[in-house]
Amino acid sequence: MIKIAPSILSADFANMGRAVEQVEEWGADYIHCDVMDGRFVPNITFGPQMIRELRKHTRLPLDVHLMIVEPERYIEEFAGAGADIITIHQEAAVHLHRTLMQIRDAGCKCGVVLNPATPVCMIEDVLDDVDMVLLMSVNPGFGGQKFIPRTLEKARSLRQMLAGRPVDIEIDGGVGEANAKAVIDAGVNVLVAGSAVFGSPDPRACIEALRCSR
Ligand SMILES: O=C(CO)[C@@H](O)[C@H](O)COP(=O)(O)O
Ligand SMILES: [Fe+2]
Repeated sequence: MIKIAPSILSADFANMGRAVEQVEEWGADYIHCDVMDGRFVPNITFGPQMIRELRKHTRLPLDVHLMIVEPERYIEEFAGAGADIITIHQEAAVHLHRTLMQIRDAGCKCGVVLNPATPVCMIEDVLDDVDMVLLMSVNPGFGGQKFIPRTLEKARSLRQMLAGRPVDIEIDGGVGEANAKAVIDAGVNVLVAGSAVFGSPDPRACIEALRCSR
């Protein structure tokens, strides 16, 4: 099953409640929420309060991508605010396994994220302990960047490393109708798309096209 997770980084920040209602109406599977702290990445977005408010506007799973330093300090707050999936960067988590378990203990699905320059071998020892691996196909911090093709090889290697484990591979950055087939063929099953969906004249058709790109 291919899942589509529109990133609200490309939505109207002054109308976020309406934005997530629309994403649900358009037939998406998850709402991808990009949390940035101005330290791990050179941009600042929003925190747990936004997740709490969005929770009131949608029943779709909230897929919370934490681009923050010391993510262990905020896990319970995001879980309590209504996050369903919390992903943390390998590069930001000093005690990666502990923080993944902290996410599960807080009642959420857990995932680990890799920057474009981080090889998949860095997470070999936590593959039994995650629900999802998120491969960044751009350097994190901003929407609307160009897809880094090397990510496709990373996805193929990761799918092999997973050896049948029921772990989702999500990809994030520069994904659109032009590369969705290649991404899915490489073993990815959750596609994040921000500018492609929100910039489309027909977001519903865009989501369906992404899902059926196989
Ligand atoms: O995490 C990030 C950026 O750091 C993403 O989730 C972007 O929001 C994706 O945007 P597009 O590349 O699809 O426009
Ligand atoms: Fe993201």
